[in-house]
Amino acid sequence: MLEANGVVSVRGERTLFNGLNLAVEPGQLWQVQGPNGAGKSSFLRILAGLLPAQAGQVHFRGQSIADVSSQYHSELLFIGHKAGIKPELTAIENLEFYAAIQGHPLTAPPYELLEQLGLVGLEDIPAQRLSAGQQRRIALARLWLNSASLWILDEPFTSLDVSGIDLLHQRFQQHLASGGAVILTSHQALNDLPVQVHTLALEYQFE
Ligand SMILES: Nc1ncnc2c1ncn2[C@@H]1O[C@H](COP(=O)(O)OP(=O)(O)OP(=O)(O)O)[C@@H](O)[C@H]1O
Repeated sequence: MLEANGVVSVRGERTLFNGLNLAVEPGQLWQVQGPNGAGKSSFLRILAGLLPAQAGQVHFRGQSIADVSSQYHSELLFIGHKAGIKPELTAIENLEFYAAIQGHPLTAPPYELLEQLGLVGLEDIPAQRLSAGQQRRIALARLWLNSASLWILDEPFTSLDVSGIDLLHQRFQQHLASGGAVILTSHQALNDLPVQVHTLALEYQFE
């Protein structure tokens, strides 16, 4: 589904990685690991076409992501490590916003999803007044409002409690079972995930 070959990234004076390869098949979950500053977020952004690489290629279904940019972005869901929510909007308004920008406006308030996300009773409060974990739950609602086949998620578990982590695990399992793929970073071990976790380890390069 997604293939990266010989990817090189230089940021500032430092070469973060020099020739990274990755091949992601449908139904697979990949965890990009490594210490702070190793370049995990940079690599995810390169895979998502949001950051240029200094060398190397990224192909989606056999075609360069630069050549099929609009098809790629319709099949890709990227959620960065910042929550990516609109702070002045309520949970419902954020969900309506996500659905609308994906071209599938909601026809009724998404109460069922809010309940699943544990946000019932909080739906009318501006997101900026919710806790970090509640804000993360709003951001992750996109995983239910989207039909993208490839999910690239930077630290999706940050701030989530045990039930939030469990909810995310279940969602990953459904997505993979339907032929989707997930690439994520996480500083936590993913031992409890009920699917096989493939890993790509980055090391901190000093030069
Ligand atoms: N916008 C930027 N301009 C220049 N350098 C940057 C920029 N963003 C990040 N870097 C540098 O790139 C390096 C890798 O950062 P990156 O965020 O990819 O690492 P990471 O492995 O995701 O780290 P963490 O685990 O702390 O989130 C860091 O040394 C950082 O200073």
